[in-house]
Amino acid sequence: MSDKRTDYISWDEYFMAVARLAGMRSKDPNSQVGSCIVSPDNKILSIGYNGFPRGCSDEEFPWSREDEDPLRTKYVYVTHSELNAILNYRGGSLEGSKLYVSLFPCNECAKAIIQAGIKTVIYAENKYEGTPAVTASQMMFAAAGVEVRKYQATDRVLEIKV
Ligand SMILES: Nc1ccn([C@H]2C[C@H](O)[C@@H](COP(=O)(O)O)O2)c(=O)n1
Ligand SMILES: [Zn+2]
Repeated sequence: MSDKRTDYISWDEYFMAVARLAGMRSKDPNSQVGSCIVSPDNKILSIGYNGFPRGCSDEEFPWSREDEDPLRTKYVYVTHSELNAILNYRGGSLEGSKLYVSLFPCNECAKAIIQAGIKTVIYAENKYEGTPAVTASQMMFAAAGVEVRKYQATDRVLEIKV
């Protein structure tokens, strides 16, 4: 009889946990988002989280959500986790890959996801559902044949001593 462990984490739990772990690197005080891009045969290809571009200091650029001057908000500067994961990839093609992301992609990331050839998006939350950015993403994913599914959270709590 095999002594194999049976309580090991599933692929979905593994990749969403990696995406969430990446999100913990984000300096955004409001939303920490993480992404993990995976090959069809379940190899991690790239990881990303939301943050300012290289050379744009986390200390100097603003993290505010609102200001009368848009240049004093984070929105015009921050690179989203999905785009960072796509841009961080140093291999050949992402064609046919899967994206695990902790927050539903916006319309700008949806364009990049589609153009990169990512075929499946697995998201954990959709707190901005109903906004034009999310609705546009849903329309583009449907038109481009990108499969989108919500991650089915389990009761498992992962604890990692670091
Ligand atoms: N799918 C997404 C959506 C948003 N982000 C980033 C962009 C911002 O840093 C933050 C959203 O900020 P909020 O409006 O919630 O204060 O999350 C992303 O990386 N991926
Ligand atoms: Zn985005």
